[in-house]
Order: sequence, then C-alpha cells, then structure tokens
Amino acid sequence: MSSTVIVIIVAVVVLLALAVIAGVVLNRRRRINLTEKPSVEEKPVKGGYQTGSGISFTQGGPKTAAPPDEVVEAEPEEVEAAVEAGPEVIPAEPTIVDEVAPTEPPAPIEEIDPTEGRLERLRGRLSRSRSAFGQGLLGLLGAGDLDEDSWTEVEDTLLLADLGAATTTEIVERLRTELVARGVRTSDQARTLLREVLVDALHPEMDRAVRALPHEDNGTKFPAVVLVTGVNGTGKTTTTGKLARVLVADGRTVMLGAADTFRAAAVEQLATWAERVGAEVVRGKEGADPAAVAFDSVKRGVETGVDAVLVDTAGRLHTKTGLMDELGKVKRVVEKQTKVDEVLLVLDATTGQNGLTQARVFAEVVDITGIVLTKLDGTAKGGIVFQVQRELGVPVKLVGLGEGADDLAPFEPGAFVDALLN
Ligand SMILES: Nc1nc2c(ncn2[C@@H]2O[C@H](COP(=O)(O)OP(=O)(O)OP(=O)(O)O)[C@@H](O)[C@H]2O)c(=O)[nH]1
Repeated sequence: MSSTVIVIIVAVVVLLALAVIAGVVLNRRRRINLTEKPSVEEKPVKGGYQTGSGISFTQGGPKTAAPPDEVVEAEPEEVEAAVEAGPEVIPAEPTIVDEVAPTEPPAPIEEIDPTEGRLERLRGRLSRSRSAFGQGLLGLLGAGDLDEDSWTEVEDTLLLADLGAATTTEIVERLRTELVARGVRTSDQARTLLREVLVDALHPEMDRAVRALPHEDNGTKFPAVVLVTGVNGTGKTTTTGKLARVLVADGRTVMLGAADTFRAAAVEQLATWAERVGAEVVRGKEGADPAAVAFDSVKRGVETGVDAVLVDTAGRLHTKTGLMDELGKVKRVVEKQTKVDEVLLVLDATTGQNGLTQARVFAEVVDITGIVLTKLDGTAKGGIVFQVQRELGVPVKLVGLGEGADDLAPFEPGAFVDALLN
C-alpha cells in the first residue's frame, strides 16, 4: 500500500473520530443541566410558571446539613430488631438483597427532557390558581383608595385562595400601609406593590436546595440520604421517581429504596421509575418492615458508591403513634449507617386544610427539612404554599405540576407570584 493511501486512510479515520466526538458533545448539551443557571434571565410569559434555574442540589453530611434535634429518641433494642429482620414483619435479609434489580436493566434508559421543553410544558399549569387570585386582587388594588368593603374583598380573595388567616392578615396590613405610603394610583403601581408583598410573604431567603449530593467522611464517600414521606396518594412515589430523573439528568447516580411496602403496586411503581433511569431499586416483599428496606437501600447505596439514596417511605396516617413508630424507626435505623440529609414531606395541594393537618402530624413525628407540593396544576388554591411554609417554618423546595415524568419544578417565590399575577 502506498504512503498516499495510508495518509488518506488515517485522515478519514481522524475525521470520523471527530464527527463521533462532536455528536456526543451535542447530544450531552441537549440534556438538562440542573446546576447551571441560565446566564440570561428570561422574561416570564403571561400566565406561565417559569423558573429561572433548575432544581439545585447541595451536599448532605454533617457540615452542611445539621438537622434540628430529633423528636424521637432511638431505642437501641428496637433498632437492632429492625435491622436484624424480626421474624414477624421483616423479610429475611437475603430476600431484600436478592430482589435488588439488575444494575443494567434490559429496558432502554430514557432520555430526560431538556430544560427548555420542561419549562414550556409547565406554562399555564397554574392558570386555575391565577384566575382565583391575581386578577381579582389587581382589580381591587388598582382602583386606588379602597373603602372597607373593598378591603374585606381583598381579604376574602386571599382566604379563598387558601392563604390562611394569619398570612392574610399580615398581607392585608402591609398592603394597607404601603398603598398609602407609596400613594399607589395606577394598576402598574398596584401590581409592583402586590408582587413585592406576596414574594416577601414566601420568604425568598429560605434555602431551597435539596440535600441530595454525597459527602466525604474520613476519606469515605457517603451518599446523601433523602427520605420521601407523606400520606399515600399525595404523589410520594411519583415525586421520588421524578427527583431520581432530575439527579440522573444532572449526571448523578441514585439508589431507590421502596420502603413503602404497604401497597405492592407502590413498590412496582418505584421499580419502574428506577428502570426508566437505569437506577437500582432495593425493595422488600409486601408488608415487609419499611425500616429494614430503608436500611438495606442505604447499605447498598454506600456499598455501590452512589451519590444519593432516595427512600420512598410508608405514609400511613392511621394513628399518630403508628406513624411515629414507623417513620421514627425508619430514620433511626438508617442513621445507624449514615445521616439522613433530607426529609421531604409530600403534600397534595388540592387537599387544602387536610394537607395542613397532615403536615402538622408529620412535623411532630419527624424533622421535615423540605416540602414538595404536588398537583398545583389541579387546584385554584395555590395559596396553600404560603400557609404550609408558615405553619412548619420549612421551605417548599419543589412543586409538582403534572403527571408527566418531568413535571417537577423548583419552587421559586418570584416566578410563582409572577405566574399568579400575570
Ligand atoms: N396532576 C398531578 N398529578 C400528580 C402529581 N404528582 C402525582 N400525581 C398523581 O397522583 C397520583 C398518586 O401518585 P403516587 O405517586 O402514586 O402517590 P403516593 O403518595 O406514592 O401513593 P401510593 O402509591 O398509594 O403510595 C398518581 O396518579 C400521580 O400521577 C402532580 O404534580 N400533578
């Protein structure tokens, strides 16, 4: 073979290699990168809920995630019993490990939608909240001097949107003072004032990053442990799956723990989510002790060196004692191995006051570190966000805006209020 032919072959090979590399780079760019904030702030589209950034994550571990004091004290014997798989409820240890799904599932791993597509789809999802809220308020405030009847109407609008009595009073008082102090006369001025007051009431200074990144302890990598809790039906399993997708899209590895063993279908549901993103799932048999499954998922997560273990916990609200036993035990048992970094409480926004009652009970049982408000797309009462944060003193970190796999968004007070008012 002549040297010219060899040179041509080498040149063709180099060109092909460059084309492959360019293809891979372009493909990766199309995937969402949730840690990067867009450099240019997009103007919110009328009526849409657009967030300026992706869901942000932060490191777990003792340095950044010191949780408040635990409500429930660990009982060593009880913890041991759960870990060693007591005969009546906990399946034998090997059973759980045997049921770990294969690392490489046969089904193809899904591409996760790029950010642009996600924001596009979330537009207008809050339209029902908007019609009940922003338009009415702006109509009233834009009129200038308000008589007592008009102020009562403002109050009623806020109450109807589920903001709760305390937040409503606070907001009305501030509006009354500022309206006079600033001499508000036009609807634009009213809009600016209303936006400011509502955003402030949502405490934009709260840290809303999800503690789902690993930390190191004495040179050993520990995954972040996220417990996802809430009453069955609120969207707990769905949220766990959606969060796993966000992490995977961000280049992270996750282990899912199907500790909601109350309903076999819930375990299957989580296994499907895991399969779709190529993650492992650890599960127990129906009726298995949730604490044992949670323990095994974290153990497996540490062994395999994943970045985060997301545990879908049981959320039966039969009695407070029952819940306390179950959830308190899950947390204590997991903490035999590593700290629980995040306890997310999933609340269904459509349940209004009922959701708040649930929140109170859960908060008494376990230290909630973040709230996920689901089904905000299906309610005219977006105001529940204000109330639940106020009640628990814990930030709403994520919101569910649909049944689709990528319909989970970070909660941003400014973007949320814009969606209500525009
Ligand atoms: N519209 C809407 N539906 C949602 C949202 N989040 C979850 N859902 C739906 O709510 C239903 C219940 O969700 P699950 O995730 O199964 O609820 P769960 O709390 O895990 O309940 P169990 O499976 O019984 O443990 C499902 O049909 C979800 O698709 C949301 O943000 N918007």
